[in-house]
Amino acid sequence: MGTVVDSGKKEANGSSLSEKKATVVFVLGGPGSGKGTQCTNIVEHFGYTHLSAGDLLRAEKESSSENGTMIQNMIKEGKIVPSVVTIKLLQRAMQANNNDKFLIDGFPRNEENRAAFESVTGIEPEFVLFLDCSEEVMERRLLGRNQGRADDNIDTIRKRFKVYMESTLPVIEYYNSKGKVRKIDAEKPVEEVFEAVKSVFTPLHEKVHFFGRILCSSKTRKRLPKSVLPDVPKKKKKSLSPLSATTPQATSSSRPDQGSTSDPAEQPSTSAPYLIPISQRC
Ligand SMILES: Nc1ncnc2c1ncn2[C@@H]1O[C@H](COP(=O)(O)OP(=O)(O)O)[C@@H](O)[C@H]1O
Ligand SMILES: Nc1ccn([C@H]2C[C@H](O)[C@@H](COP(=O)(O)OP(=O)(O)O)O2)c(=O)n1
Repeated sequence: MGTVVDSGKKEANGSSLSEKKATVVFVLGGPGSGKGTQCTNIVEHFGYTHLSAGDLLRAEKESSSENGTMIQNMIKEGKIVPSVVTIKLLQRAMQANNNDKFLIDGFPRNEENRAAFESVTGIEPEFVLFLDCSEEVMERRLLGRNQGRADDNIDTIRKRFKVYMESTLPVIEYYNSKGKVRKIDAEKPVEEVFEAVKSVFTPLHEKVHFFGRILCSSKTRKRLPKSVLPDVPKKKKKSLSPLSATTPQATSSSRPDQGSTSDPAEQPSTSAPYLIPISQRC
């Protein structure tokens, strides 16, 4: 787990990504919106492996005689490196890692990235975490980032903003039209942004003890044998789906353990469809 840069250089272990059945979340937003910062928090909290396309490209620039100069020039001009290079790095990093949950940060950056990744790996993202932030705030953050990056100067920053508006926003729009975008207000302080991020990820991963039972997410529920699941009216199932809501608020308020004053232990099983007895733990 953790940020994978070096593992991108390791030999692939031979298993294809579709065989690995990887869960992928794309993390998008403008330069300086806080993608890397939030990914670090998500890794700690939810056990994902963080793959930053920018970090992988910067590492490749240092080590590759074949593509080094090209990558360096593209990054300095704020342009997007051809997919064939970036996807190879991402694929290698995923194959060399034992985890099956990946946060892919700063990718896909344009339509070419998106279509090529899908056709090469056969993977569609679980959802897209979109960190929404104004240029004014992003510019201020980038100029104060202080990581010695060649592209964090005002000329390149302006070029990166233009590329983001022209090439990356349409990709976010594409996923939005498929109901896959989880938009977060990224202008707030880091901790507040992460609270909103958590409420997007939690329903996908939660397994919470609740009145002597385990509260499972709808994803976990799908993997359970039918015999351990109580009958659930269709209407209830839908309202609890972690991916049905487009805002974190809507997701969390639909949870059965919040906002209810009645004792759930008193309720019939059909009113708490995701409560699985501990003896049948998932
Ligand atoms: N919510 C936030 N509020 C204030 N500063 C932030 C916030 N999120 C990130 N930063 C800072 O802004 C800069 C850019 O963040 P980073 O995570 O590197 O962005 P990105 O990966 O999107 O380019 C860093 O110096 C980081 O510490
Ligand atoms: N999918 C990608 C991601 C990044 N790049 C290049 C071009 C970007 O301007 C730089 C830096 O990207 P990175 O995601 O690290 O940083 P910012 O979001 O711009 O702050 O890397 C790319 O060519 N293709």
